[in-house]
Amino acid sequence: MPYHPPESPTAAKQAIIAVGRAFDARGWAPATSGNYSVRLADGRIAVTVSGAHKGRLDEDDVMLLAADGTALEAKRPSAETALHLALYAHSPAIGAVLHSHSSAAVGLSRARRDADHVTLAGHEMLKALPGVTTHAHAIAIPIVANSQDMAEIDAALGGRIDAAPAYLIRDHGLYAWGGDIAEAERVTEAIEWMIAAELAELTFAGAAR
Ligand SMILES: CSC[C@@H](O)[C@@H](O)C(=O)COP(=O)(O)O
Ligand SMILES: [Zn+2]
Repeated sequence: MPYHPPESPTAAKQAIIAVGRAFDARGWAPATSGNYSVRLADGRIAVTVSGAHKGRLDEDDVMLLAADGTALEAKRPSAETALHLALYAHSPAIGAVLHSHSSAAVGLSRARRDADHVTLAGHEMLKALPGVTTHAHAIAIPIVANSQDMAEIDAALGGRIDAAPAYLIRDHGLYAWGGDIAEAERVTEAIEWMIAAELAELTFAGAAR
């Protein structure tokens, strides 16, 4: 994974604001859903505050945390900050974490109600993922049950975050990451696209029955 930390807190906040606009334009941040973070070179983390509309963020809507999650600004961080921190703690190579709320991700997780993962195989789009060089490849995206308790979600993942650069929370949305925010955005775009394609295939197969 490329690790290009932002040069300053301001650069991190601006990059997050731009991602929020892009995700909102794609329908991946309806209402106040989604949250985004970036790790700075000194280990601090810039994360969206809780409850802001992610398509209309300004710098006040992104705050700094210490590496251990302690708030460095008098604001309320995302309610899902613990999921971001767990990913950063898991790997020093992770530099950005993005959480999208597409209807396709939620729809596929509900259609696969009893599965603990969804396999993405054979898609040309897999080559957008770090280290993948051919469509003849498969990744298993973990699916975990939703909870308002972030520790429960993390426990359900059970360390399965090396299986793919993303996981699904059923009925909720997608978490994806990368070495920097550009890579995390590319991973999100690629996986959201493959999820939409899988859902279209399921829908078509169902209609054809
Ligand atoms: C419709 S709000 C969705 C939230 O409950 C949550 O899942 C979310 O993604 C945003 O929470 P936030 O605390 O703003 O980071
Ligand atoms: Zn969410």
